[in-house]
Amino acid sequence: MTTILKVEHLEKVFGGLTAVADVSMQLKNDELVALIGPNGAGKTTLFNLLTGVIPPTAGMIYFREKEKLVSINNKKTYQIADLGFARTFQNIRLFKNMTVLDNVLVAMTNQYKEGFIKSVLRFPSFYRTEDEILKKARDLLAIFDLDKDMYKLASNLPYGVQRRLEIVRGLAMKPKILFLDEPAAGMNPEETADLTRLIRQIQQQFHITVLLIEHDMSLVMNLAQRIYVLDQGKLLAKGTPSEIQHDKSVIKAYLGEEG
Ligand SMILES: Nc1ncnc2c1ncn2[C@@H]1O[C@H](COP(=O)(O)OP(=O)(O)OP(=O)(O)O)[C@@H](O)[C@H]1O
Repeated sequence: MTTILKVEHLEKVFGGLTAVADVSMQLKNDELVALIGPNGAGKTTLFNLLTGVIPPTAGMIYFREKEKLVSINNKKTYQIADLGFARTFQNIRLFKNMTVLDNVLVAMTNQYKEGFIKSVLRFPSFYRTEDEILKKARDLLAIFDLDKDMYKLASNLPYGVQRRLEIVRGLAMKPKILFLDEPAAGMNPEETADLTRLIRQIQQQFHITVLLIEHDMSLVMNLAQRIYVLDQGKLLAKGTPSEIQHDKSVIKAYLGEEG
């Protein structure tokens, strides 16, 4: 499998605090990988580094563009998004006063910049594109069982449904790599099981690489093909779910005692 994202000796220092220390990792095409670790381990900071929200103090981040891995260290978030990165956030960041459908349409407009200009100039072909956009948005919403809520305001959806909408919005950007920051946070076991099934389905259907931060271990162990474990900013372990479940250093970091 081809490497899509490569991280070498990544470090982030905030003032005197090292939030991410010497982290190296690689993600392959179509992989579903989890990033776990105790509170404050540096997971969200690592996501912010990988998606260009904050610059690293040291280290390199490479992303595959055609045949080559190229550095994305100095790219801006919108340039990184254009390369095929999409993410969700720990705190939901929907446009709460827009409808479900409009939230998805806004995320899709990036791919249709030309369409937007044509819409201003009213070229006939715009209308074809507009239909096409609407159909794609509806199809995506249907996968997540959200088509019936299409015209509701995002703010009127239950919490678990808002989280699903966030993922749809990420997918609407047609990403090559999708970062999910605690997708199951605040969900009940039934919603979590549904979400697990959905994430697996979209990853296979859309052929994207998924990196997810999650505290819900049943989701992680059921879903991830590989797991990276962070502790105090450092990579503590990496491996398959069963390797990680039996790793003494991981058990110790989580339970605070020898396993
Ligand atoms: N902007 C910032 N300025 C200063 N310190 C920060 C900043 N962002 C994060 N930190 C610190 O970096 C460390 C790692 O935080 P981070 O949020 O990345 O951990 P996390 O693994 O995502 O935790 P959680 O599971 O609780 O979300 C923490 O000690 C945190 O206080």
